[in-house]
Amino acid sequence: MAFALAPRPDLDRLAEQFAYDGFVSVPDLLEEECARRLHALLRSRQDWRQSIANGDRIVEFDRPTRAAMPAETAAQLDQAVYAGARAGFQFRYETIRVPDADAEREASADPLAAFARWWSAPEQRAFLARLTGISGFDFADAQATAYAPGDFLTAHTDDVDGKNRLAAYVLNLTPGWRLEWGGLLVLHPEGGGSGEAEARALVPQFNRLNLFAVPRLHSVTEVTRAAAYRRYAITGWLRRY
Ligand SMILES: O=C(O)CCC(=O)C(=O)O
Ligand SMILES: [Fe+2]
Repeated sequence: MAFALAPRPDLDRLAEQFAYDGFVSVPDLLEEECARRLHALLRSRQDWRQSIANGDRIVEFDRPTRAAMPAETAAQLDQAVYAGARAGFQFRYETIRVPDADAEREASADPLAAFARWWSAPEQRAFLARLTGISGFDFADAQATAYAPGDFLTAHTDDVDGKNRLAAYVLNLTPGWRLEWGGLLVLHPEGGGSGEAEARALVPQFNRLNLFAVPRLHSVTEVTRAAAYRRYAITGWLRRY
């Protein structure tokens, strides 16, 4: 699969916004055909793993495991997921991971690994550096994510010891997303608590890149039962080795 950025006459304005706000939302990131092929790829994949926080750890279920799960067990798991979200940190979504090391990406037959290589290549790094004013990163890590109805991610800052994350990116890949379907990337107010009255919500529009400096408190709101499709994205961080 070949990848290409769409022309970017608005680059200066977008860079100004990032400099001012610490985040920017970039419409039509890739050439249309390229974004469509990535979307088709994500829809066709069967190797998604549902990922759920369990205290300090993560539990994961592949699709066959979930399909074989007795209804009562699945209902208990749902209860535990929402109980965890009531006051603490919790998430549930599906993921396909991509290796960090370039040699492993190159050896992989997965087009997502090819995307991560392309996204981390010098031309794209130069584009991201211009957009963000952040130039000290060495590569972009990557995973595909899929949020189905009921999936969400509660507030967190993306700042994890040892990961050297400078900025977070989310390339949204579901065509025709309605704001009412949820799955909004919410940037929480600085200083943070739930007592704040205003927040910034970014709609996961097709082929739109959301990018923000780490650390920043943010969350993904629950995808509602009205959503006609999963909320697909490729997401990760611009990192130093
Ligand atoms: O999917 C998004 O919009 C954000 C995801 C996110 O915050 C994360 O995976 O850490
Ligand atoms: Fe995050």
